[in-house]
Amino acid sequence: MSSQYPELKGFYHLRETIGSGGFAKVKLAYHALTGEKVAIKIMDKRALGDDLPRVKTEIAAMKELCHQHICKLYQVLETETRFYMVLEYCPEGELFDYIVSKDRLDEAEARIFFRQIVSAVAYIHIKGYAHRDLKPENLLLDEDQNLKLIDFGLCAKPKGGMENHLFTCCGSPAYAAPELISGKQYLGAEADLWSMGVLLYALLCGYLPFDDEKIPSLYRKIQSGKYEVPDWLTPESSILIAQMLQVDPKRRISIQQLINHPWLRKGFNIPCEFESKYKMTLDEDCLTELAVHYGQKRREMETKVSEWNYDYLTASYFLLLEKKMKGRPVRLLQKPTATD
Ligand SMILES: O=C(Nc1ccc2c(c1)CCNCC2)c1ccc(-c2cn[nH]c2)cc1OCc1ccccc1
Repeated sequence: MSSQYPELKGFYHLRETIGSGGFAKVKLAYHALTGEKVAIKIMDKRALGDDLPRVKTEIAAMKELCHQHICKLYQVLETETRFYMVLEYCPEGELFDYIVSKDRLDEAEARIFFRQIVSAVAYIHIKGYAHRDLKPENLLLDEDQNLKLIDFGLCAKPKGGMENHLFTCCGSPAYAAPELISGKQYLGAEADLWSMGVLLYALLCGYLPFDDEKIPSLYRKIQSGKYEVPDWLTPESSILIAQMLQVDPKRRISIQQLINHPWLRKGFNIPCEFESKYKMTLDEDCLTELAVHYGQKRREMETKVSEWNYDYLTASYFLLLEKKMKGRPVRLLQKPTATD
């Protein structure tokens, strides 16, 4: 099998394919040095065609985004025919399938998920990004049922910050803001807030607020801003959804107001914390373990890791840190593992 992917041999032990979409195949793998599970997204450059810039956008964005509710990029490998992205393992699949399996979520469970979504979106907005394709299919669940935001292929980092307007109409129609589909100039952050309103509605109702198989009538429904409010929605939930599904982006709730919103604080009494749990300083134990393994001085290892080349060393550092955060021993496997 690994003869098909020679660049991975000795570094990752490939296992089954866990998903294959349009231009990407996702395979389960083990990182050889730590034994940690990862997902490897394999893209054929020829098949990508004019989607190639999308992959470059995604890689550039994910290198800058390091957050507990954003799927972590560990390593990027590029050959003349392929891109490989080594990504955080999310074995519980898509939030979309989870909602479908439960029909719809009760307010308490929806609140837990929505706080994680707000945390991730607030973080990327502060970093100057707009996701622009927020939907349940782009939210994966890890082994602890925590949400991980994926697919930054359509994200924007407007020059000179988030105040600058965007033009490209993109993302999934049912989640797209009125100003985005009207071809007008729009602010990415404001369009993301609308999509989050559609997302919250989908969590609590199990179906979409605006839906139609014909795009033009779907667009008319979105631009009308009128949607059905089922009787199981509490007044508080309906109020929050209404504040997000404001057709006029200037009247729409902002991410700052959302973080402190009473609906989100209910039962938590603390605002959504959106800071990344990842420290900016390097972890001593991980650096020492790597230095010993590679027979380098700790200072040299610290300098090397700090280059963040998103090579095998970057992956090994992050996955060692992952082990530490999960309370597993901060140890690298010395000899090739039995799973070879
Ligand atoms: O780890 C990922 N997926 C994943 C891993 C293990 C398992 C499953 C799923 C569910 C199917 N049963 C086997 C267990 C996984 C991680 C990151 C990304 C990813 C990050 N940016 N882009 C893609 C995609 C991933 O998957 C795609 C997928 C496959 C089947 C359904 C749902 C999702």
